[in-house]
Amino acid sequence: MSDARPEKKTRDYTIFDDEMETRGFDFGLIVRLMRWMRPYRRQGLIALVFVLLAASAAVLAPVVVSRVVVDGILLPTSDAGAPDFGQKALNAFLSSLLDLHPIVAACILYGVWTVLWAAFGHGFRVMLARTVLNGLRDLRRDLFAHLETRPSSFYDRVAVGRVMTRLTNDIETLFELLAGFGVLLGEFVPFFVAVSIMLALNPTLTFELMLLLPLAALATWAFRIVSRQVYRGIRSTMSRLNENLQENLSGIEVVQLYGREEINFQRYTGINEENREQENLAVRIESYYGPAMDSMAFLAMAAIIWFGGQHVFEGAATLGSVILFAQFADMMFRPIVAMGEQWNVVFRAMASCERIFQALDWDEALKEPEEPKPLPKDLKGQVTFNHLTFGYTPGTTILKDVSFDIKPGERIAIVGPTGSGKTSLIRLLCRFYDVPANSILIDGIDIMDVMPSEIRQRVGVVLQDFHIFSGTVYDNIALGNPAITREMAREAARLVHADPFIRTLPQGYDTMLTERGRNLSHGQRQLLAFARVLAMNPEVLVLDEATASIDTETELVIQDALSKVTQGRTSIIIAHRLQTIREADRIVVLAGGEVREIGSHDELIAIGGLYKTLYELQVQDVAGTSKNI
Ligand SMILES: Nc1ncnc2c1ncn2[C@@H]1O[C@H](COP(=O)(O)OP(=O)(O)OP(=O)(O)O)[C@@H](O)[C@H]1O
Repeated sequence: MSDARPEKKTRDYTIFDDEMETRGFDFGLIVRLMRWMRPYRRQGLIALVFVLLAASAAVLAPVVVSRVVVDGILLPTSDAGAPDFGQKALNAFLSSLLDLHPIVAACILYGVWTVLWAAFGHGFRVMLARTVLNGLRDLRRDLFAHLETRPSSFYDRVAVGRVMTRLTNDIETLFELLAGFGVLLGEFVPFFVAVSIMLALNPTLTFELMLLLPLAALATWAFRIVSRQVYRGIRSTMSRLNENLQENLSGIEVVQLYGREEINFQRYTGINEENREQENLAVRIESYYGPAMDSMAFLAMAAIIWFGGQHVFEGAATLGSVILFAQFADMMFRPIVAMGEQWNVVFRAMASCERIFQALDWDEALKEPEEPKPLPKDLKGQVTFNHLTFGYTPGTTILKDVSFDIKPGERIAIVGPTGSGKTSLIRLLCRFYDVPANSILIDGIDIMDVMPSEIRQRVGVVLQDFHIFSGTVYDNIALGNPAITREMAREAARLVHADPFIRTLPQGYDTMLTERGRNLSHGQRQLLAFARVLAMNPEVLVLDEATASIDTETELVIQDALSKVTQGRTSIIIAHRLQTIREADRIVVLAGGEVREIGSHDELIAIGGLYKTLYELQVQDVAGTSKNI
C-alpha cells in the first residue's frame, strides 16, 4: 500500500452482516434516524394532532352509547353522576337544535364521532407516511451520494451486492419500522385515553381488568420468542433463493453451456422446500397467537360481566359504564397485539438502521489537496512516472520504482505479461487511488496536488469493458455532459466509424441500449467507447486494449479509429496484441511491476530481451490468430 494512504483506511468493512439482526433496541439509532425526518417535522406534528383527535373520537363514540343512551336515556335512574365528558349536554343541545328525539340525536352524534375517527385516522396515516417517505427519500439520496463518491480502494473490499442491499432492502425495512411506530402510536394513544376515562369512571373495575394485561403480555412475549426464530429462517431461505436465482440467471449462458440446469434446479428446489416449511410454521404459530389474543379479549369480557355486574348490584357503577368497559376492552388489548406483531419488524429494522449508518460512516475517501492546483488550460500532455511504488494492500507491492517520461503528443504502449501491473498503472494515473507525492506528474504538476475530478476531465480512458448505462446511444456517448452536443457526438462517431452501424439501429442515435449492451457486438462497443472518449476531447488518452479477438475487418476499422483518437494527443495504450502497437513511438515493457525495457519496436527487438520473447511467442502463433499475453 502506498504510504500516502492514512491508517484508518484499513478498517474492517465486513464486520456487520445479516447477523446484525440479533442486536437489541437502540434508541441512539432512532434519534439519528430522526435527523432525516426533521425537515418534515411540521407534517409529523400534524400527524400527531390527527392521531390524538382520532383517539378522542374513537373513545367518545362508545361514551355516547353507554353514558348518553344507556345511563342518560334508557335507564336514567342508574346514572350515579359519573362523568360523561360533555356528551349528555352535547346530545341535549343537538336534540333541541334539530328538534329530534334524544335517541335519534344520539345516533347522529355516534355517527359523527365515528366519521371523525375515520377521517382523522386517515389524516394521521397520510401525514405520517408523507413524513416518513420524505425522510427516507432524503436518506436514500444521501446514501447514494456517499457511496458514489467512495474511492475504488473501498470497492476493492466491499461487495457491491451488500452495498446494494443497504440502498434497497434496508431502507424498505426502515419504512416498515417507522410505519410500525405509527401503528403502535395509533393503538397506544386510544389505549391511554380509554384507560384515563375508565379510571375516571370506575378505578376499581379498571384495576381488576388490568390484571389480565400481564397475561396478554406473557402470551405476546412467548409468541415473539418463537416467531423470531421462524421469521429468521424465512428471511434466510428467501435470501438464499434470491442469491441462487440471481447467480444462475446472470450466468445463464455458462449454466446452459455446461449443462448445469438439473443440478441448479435440484438445489433451488431444496431451498424452496425449506422456505415452504418455514412459512408453514409461521402460519401455524400465527394461527395460535391470534385466537389466543381473542380469547384474552373474551376473558376480559367475562371479567367485566363478573366484576362489573357486582359493582352494578352494589350501586358502585352504572350499567352504562359497565357497557363502556366492555367496549373499551378491545382497545386495551390491541396495543399488546400490535406490539407482538411489530416487535420482529422493530428488531429487524434496528439491524437495517445500523447497516445504513455504518455505510454512511464509511469515511474512506481519496486524499484531496487542501489548495488544489488547476491544470493549465493549454495542457501539453507530458506525463511523468517518478519512482512510483504502489500496492493495493499493506505489505504488498504491485508496482516497484516505476520511472519513465511520456513526451507531449507521444504515443506510448505498455506491454507485459498478465498481472505485470499495466492496468494498475493507468488506474493510478486516473487518480482512482492515492499515490505517494511527486510520483506521477502531468506537465510537471504532481497529480496529488490536483483535484481528482479535474484529472479525469483531462485524462480520457477507454477501458477494456465498455460500460453501457441505460439510455440511448447518444446518452452513452455524451454521458450527460451538456457541453457535448448531438452534433459533436455524431461527429465523434463519424470519425471512429461508429456512425454507419449506429444508423442501422432502429432509432439511430436514439436507440435505447439494453443492459450490458447485449444488442451490440464487441467491435461495435469498442467503437462506441472511442466515440465517447473522442467527444470528451481529453489531452491525455489512455486505452486499455480489449483482449477479445475480433474479425480482421473490424480490427482494421478499429485500428483506423484508434489512430484517429490518438492523433495529436499524448496516448498510452495498454497492448495485449503486440502487432497492434508496432506504430507506437515507444514501448514500455513491464514485468512483475517493474519497468524492464523501454524503446521503439525495432530497438526492443534489437536488444533481444523480454519484448522480443513475447513478440516472437505471438508471431509464432498461427498466422492470423494472435495470442494475447
Ligand atoms: N483492486 C485490486 N486489489 C488488489 N490487488 C489487485 C487489484 N487489482 C489488481 N490487483 C493485483 O495487481 C496485480 C497487477 O494487476 P493488473 O491488473 O494491474 O495487471 P495487468 O498487467 O493489467 O494484467 P492483465 O494483462 O491480465 O490485465 C495483479 O497481481 C492483481 O492481482
